[in-house]
Amino acid sequence: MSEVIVSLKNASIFQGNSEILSEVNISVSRGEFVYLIGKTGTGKSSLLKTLYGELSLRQGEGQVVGFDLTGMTWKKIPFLRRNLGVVFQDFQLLTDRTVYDNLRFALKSTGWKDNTLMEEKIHDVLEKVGLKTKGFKMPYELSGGEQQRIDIARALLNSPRLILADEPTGNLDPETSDGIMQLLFQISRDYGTAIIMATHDYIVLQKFPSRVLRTEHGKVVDNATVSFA
Ligand SMILES: Nc1ncnc2c1ncn2[C@@H]1O[C@H](COP(=O)(O)OP(=O)(O)OP(=O)(O)O)[C@@H](O)[C@H]1O
Repeated sequence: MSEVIVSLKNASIFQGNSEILSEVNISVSRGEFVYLIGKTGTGKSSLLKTLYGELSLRQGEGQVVGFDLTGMTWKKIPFLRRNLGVVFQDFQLLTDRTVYDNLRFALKSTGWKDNTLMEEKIHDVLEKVGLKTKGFKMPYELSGGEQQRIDIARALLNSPRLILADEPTGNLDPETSDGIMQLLFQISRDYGTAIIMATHDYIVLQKFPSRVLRTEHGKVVDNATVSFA
């Protein structure tokens, strides 16, 4: 049986005191690529935030990369985050330092200390995203697609078993989006990384078909049929 990377059982997703999603039952295995779709405000980001510990799981059961979400304390969240990568629509790179220093900062803040190992790791992830010569650049010297690749490189630093991506192609033109999707599928295929990607981009779904979860009417529908109407 394949290794389960994410499992939610009868989970409810809350924002403050509002229940956004209820009776959520999902399971995502190693190397799976799963889209999370649904109308705006239906809870895609809230679901992802629950999986990376930004929102606490107050009802139901949840396991993510071997961590129990139920009763997860603030102290344990950094350990959870070291085992998964998060990619955002707006890249969230630190604008006052180079690509290399962005990646080094992320390594240091997750406990890395050895300079040689950090250097090797940075070269490794930059190579994986096809930007091995861009380490000395400032973020503003890169295109949107390149900045997104750096954000993905940062997500790869701790060799995560799971990447959570919230609209990673939201700010990109169609051609650049294709490159990012190819990269994400390649990561999932080559390293067995499970990827859950929230998106509104139906063209991407059409071009790169995969399993779909849909948020609607306060529930998550698994294997939802994609409508291109
Ligand atoms: N920080 C917050 N505090 C309170 N309510 C919030 C917060 N963030 C989101 N919400 C509410 O939670 C609900 C779900 O929002 P969420 O951002 O998860 O939806 P979404 O499907 O990701 O939307 P979009 O596609 O627009 O990104 C919405 O009703 C939203 O108003």
